[in-house]
Amino acid sequence: MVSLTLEGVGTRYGRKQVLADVTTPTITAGTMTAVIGPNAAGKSSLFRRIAGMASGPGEVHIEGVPSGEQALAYLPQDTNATAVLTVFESVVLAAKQGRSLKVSEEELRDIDSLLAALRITELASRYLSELSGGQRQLVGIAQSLIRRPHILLMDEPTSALDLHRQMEVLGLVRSLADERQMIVMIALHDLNHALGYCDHALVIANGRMHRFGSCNDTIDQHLLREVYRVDGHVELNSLNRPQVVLNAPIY
Ligand SMILES: Nc1ncnc2c1ncn2[C@@H]1O[C@H](COP(=O)(O)OP(=O)(O)OP(=O)(O)O)[C@@H](O)[C@H]1O
Repeated sequence: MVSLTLEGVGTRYGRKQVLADVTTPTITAGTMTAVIGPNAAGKSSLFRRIAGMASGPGEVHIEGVPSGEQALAYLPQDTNATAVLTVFESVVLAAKQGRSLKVSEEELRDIDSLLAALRITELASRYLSELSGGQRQLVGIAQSLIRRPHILLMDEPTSALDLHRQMEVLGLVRSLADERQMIVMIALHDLNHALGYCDHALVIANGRMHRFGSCNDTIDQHLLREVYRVDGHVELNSLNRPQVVLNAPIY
């Protein structure tokens, strides 16, 4: 089983340290962890550090990945697609990732079914440069999922999507996490998405880890007040699911 453990992890840009002291229990296969916290707290910096794209103190322990398989994929917040490629070509390239460019029938079928699951089949032959922001975000999600990583880092993957698409994509990622036993770490601003789809919450505030725990234990009125500076609470809605209700910002 694949696992991910962070031990005193921080991120540095040049000599400037923007994140410190992120320590988690062992995060196990098939779980989704919401990485939450205010703007500029350090969520993307944590992802960049885990993905090996930034340096910093501490240790990122990844265990149990069979050799030859993709350990990790990182879907950044801004996927500025400027390459002269169609949607389908860009997903093929993501799937191959520098390996032989021979594409098997099975790989083509995988790509077709992923595009269908994301409901972007009709975009397959369109150029990336012709897509809307939300459509580009869906293609980025396809590119990260087609690699079948054991650990997927998704930085605000639904920020450009409409409500229907947000639910559809988060539901798909949740079911793939379960089916493929993939570890998903997902930065989210909508705490109801964290409560609805994730197991754990890793709270980052002011460049440090504030808390790690189950979403239900972690997302409460104290978090809203102390970390987000908003007055609000969590209640069970008419569907018997926990839901954040916001009242007003605190100054
Ligand atoms: N390349 C960089 N060089 C220097 N500082 C950076 C760099 N990237 C980010 N920072 C700084 O690091 C801090 C954390 O930024 P980060 O992008 O990790 O925050 P975030 O929690 O993802 O924010 P948001 O919710 O707004 O996306 C910020 O103060 C930011 O200005």
